[in-house]
Amino acid sequence: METIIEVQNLKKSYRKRKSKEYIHAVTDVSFKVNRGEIVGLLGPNGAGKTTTIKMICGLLIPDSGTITINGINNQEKRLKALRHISAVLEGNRNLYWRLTVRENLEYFAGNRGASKKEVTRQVDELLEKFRLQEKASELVNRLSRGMQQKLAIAVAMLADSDVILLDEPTLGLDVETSYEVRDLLRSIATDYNRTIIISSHDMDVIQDICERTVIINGGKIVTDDRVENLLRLFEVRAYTITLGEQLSDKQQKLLNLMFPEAEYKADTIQSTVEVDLEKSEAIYDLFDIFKQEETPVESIDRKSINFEQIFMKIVKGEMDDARVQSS
Ligand SMILES: Nc1ncnc2c1ncn2[C@@H]1O[C@H](COP(=O)(O)OP(=O)(O)OP(=O)(O)O)[C@@H](O)[C@H]1O
Repeated sequence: METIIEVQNLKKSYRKRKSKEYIHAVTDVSFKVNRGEIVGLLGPNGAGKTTTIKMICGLLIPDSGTITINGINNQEKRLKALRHISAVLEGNRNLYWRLTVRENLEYFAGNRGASKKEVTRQVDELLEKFRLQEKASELVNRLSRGMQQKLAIAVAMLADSDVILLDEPTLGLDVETSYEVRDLLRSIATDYNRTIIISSHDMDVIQDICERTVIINGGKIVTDDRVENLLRLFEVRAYTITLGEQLSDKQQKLLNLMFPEAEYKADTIQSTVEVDLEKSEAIYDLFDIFKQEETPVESIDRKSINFEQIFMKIVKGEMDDARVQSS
């Protein structure tokens, strides 16, 4: 796999206003991103995400550490390195508000020295891909937030850069447009082999489109792993088992002995056992208790965990516990 971005030991502090004290926004951040990957850069408020993104796209100079983009050090050859990056940050700063959708696209396509014919071809292709044809003659400041966001991403595509950095790409978008933007981002990575780095608080979007997440907390990386690995690592082994009868005293004692944390609730007709298993295989021991007196099992419900809950656990420092439990 080809590494397109390598960030090593980044550090950045801000001086507090009217004070000699410093805020250590980024204390030690290192990670790599491969070509064609979609990576989520996550963290709670104030974790250091924006500072990291701004250093990568050259808007801030790190106090120390290195950033290499497509093999080029962005401090030594800044302009050359930055040619490989486009950023869509909050406020859609890469658009001209008083120009129309088509004029914006033509301006950015023309910027790269393409012929008039080629500019028209590219603009038409993007208008179609981003479903903006009907709005082609509309001024940007008249567009909805979702349309502006789509146009900002289309403009970032035009720069032909290898990496697109996006800060909260789906913030404030309605559900339909959010799904449309997600599809576009997936297609940009898969069909055009571009690399995408997304910073977002929307864990649903992250779980949906990112292959990997880098989680920052307090200026440091706390996790760098594939989304599927994190989902597996934090997989919940909590079950609610509904039984067609009550358990006998003997079964209840056994349940208490073998699964002291299990909660047994009896009803006149049914009963339920709620249990959080350390190892999924333990479910067989549990079923042996029911089998002893042929207690009918009516349903087994497994609690699920979503990426948002996993993110909260990681930020609270439960990553190591999860690793120990799963090993
Ligand atoms: N220009 C600045 N001057 C002083 N402190 C700053 C500046 N920019 C950011 N900070 C501080 O640096 C720390 C990291 O901020 P940063 O914006 O990078 O976090 P973030 O992870 O992007 O947060 P959020 O999710 O809230 O956008 C915070 O404590 C923030 O208050």
